Amino acid sequence: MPEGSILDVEGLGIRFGGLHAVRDVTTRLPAGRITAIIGPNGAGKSTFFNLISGFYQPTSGRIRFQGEDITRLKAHQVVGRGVARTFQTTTIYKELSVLDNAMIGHRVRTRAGLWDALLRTGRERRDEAESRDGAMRALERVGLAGQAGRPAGALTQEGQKRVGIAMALSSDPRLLLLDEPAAGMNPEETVNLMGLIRELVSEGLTVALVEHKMSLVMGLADEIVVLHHGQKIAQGTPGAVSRDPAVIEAYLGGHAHGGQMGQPGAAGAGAGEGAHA
Ligand SMILES: Nc1ncnc2c1ncn2[C@@H]1O[C@H](COP(=O)(O)OP(=O)(O)OP(=O)(O)O)[C@@H](O)[C@H]1O
Repeated sequence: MPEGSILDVEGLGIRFGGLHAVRDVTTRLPAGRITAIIGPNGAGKSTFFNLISGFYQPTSGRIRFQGEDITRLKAHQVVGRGVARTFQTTTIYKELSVLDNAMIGHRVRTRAGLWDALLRTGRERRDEAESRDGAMRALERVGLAGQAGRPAGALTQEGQKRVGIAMALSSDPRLLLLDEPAAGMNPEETVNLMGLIRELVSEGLTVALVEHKMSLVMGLADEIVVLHHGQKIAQGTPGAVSRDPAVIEAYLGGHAHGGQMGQPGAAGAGAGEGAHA
């Protein structure tokens, strides 16, 4: 394993029938850093996350997390090793309390299944105290401990995003995968979210995120991996990647969301980048 990396991916690929959604991707995520996975629509970003988190089984390649081969592990086993994720669409239970959401996050991601969690089976009850502790710690980390008793649906859009992040954090991961965390957020909320992500990383977490909002990517990422047609076409600092001719070509040719690479440091300034909640 190269020094300083938490996740090492080698020749990773998956086919859906004739479509090679991810193809021969070799990359590493530096520990304690923020890596953004970007690329035009359909580039394979979500599929890449699904492979890393065990939701999909690759048809080729290898994934190592902290030196251990996790290629063939199932999603809940990957969570157990210390990799958690959020989803593109917020999957919180609006009628339940913020704490209940975080607790469900803990149980669904570790031992009991969704039905155990919702129906409160015996096994689920035994796990309750442990889940409550894990959930409260996660809520503290995202700044929601004071709102634990409120229905999640009563929170702002930003608050609800934080609940989603707390659900992932409740399993106490080393690597957090965020799938479009800023989707649907206004510029102010986006800046707040960036602050939260920075804070989590300063506490020792490693973050990888898929995001279309270039202001967030350029203002936050230490490193960027660019996918195009399932293949990695570039990896480097935001500055280097935004000057890379292959990347510019992929974005201009592909006409992805927003179309072009932003400027480093333009955090939260992106006009037209989801300025509606
Ligand atoms: N389960 C699946 N079965 C068949 N095809 C799939 C499946 N999942 C993804 N694909 C296809 O794989 C390709 C990559 O999709 P993916 O969602 O990973 O792209 P993406 O970069 O995340 O796109 P976007 O930015 O639009 O979210 C697409 O052509 C998609 O239709």
